[in-house]
Amino acid sequence: MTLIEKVLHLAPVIPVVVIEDPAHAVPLARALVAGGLPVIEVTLRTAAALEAVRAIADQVPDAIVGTGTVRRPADLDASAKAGARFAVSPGASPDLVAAARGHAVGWLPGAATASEAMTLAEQGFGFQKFFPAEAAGGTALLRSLHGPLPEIRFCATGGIGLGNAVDYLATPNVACVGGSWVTPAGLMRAGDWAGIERLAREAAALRAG
Ligand SMILES: O=C(O)C(=O)C[C@H](O)[C@H](O)COP(=O)(O)O
Repeated sequence: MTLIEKVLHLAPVIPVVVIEDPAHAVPLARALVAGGLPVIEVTLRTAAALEAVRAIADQVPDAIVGTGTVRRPADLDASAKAGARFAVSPGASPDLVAAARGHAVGWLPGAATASEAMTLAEQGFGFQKFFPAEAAGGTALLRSLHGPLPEIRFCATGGIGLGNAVDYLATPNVACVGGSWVTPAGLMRAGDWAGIERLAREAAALRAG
């Protein structure tokens, strides 16, 4: 089993987090792990992101931390250097595909169409992020892809929340879903880690439901 395959099956939900204050990283990761969501994607959208990844990798051993919004090969290198185990992209590009082969971090490329999914699978990336899930066609599109491309597995992300996550998780080619709903900006700013732990627990229980 590849690292990406393992990561995608550890929990039903991968929280996609935006960290503005590096001091938030460790308490946030502890809350997510305590709530049952050990896989955490820190988006490279803020100046604090890589420092946050480093802090989580060093101080929260039960978390499996990765980066998100990975757009260029240098992001993969920076992710590995910060201690990320995996890296997630909204799409894919020839440069990223070349750089990701044999890279220290596992790469989860994004796809939203049959052609994108087939091209990535041909290049050896059979686990993909289906993004932007709701805007691209949601579970109906995923079910349509499952017919001709049954071996490709997705982490669906984009527009998913507590209300529709179960529908995605019940779709045969969905390994897990990702989303920002578990770590809302308001709770992050307030440092409400207990509130985030509650949201994580609710999300972690989804597969059963
Ligand atoms: O940053 C990336 O790498 C992305 O591709 C986008 C994120 O995964 C989505 O922005 C999360 O989607 P929401 O849960 O709808 O907020």
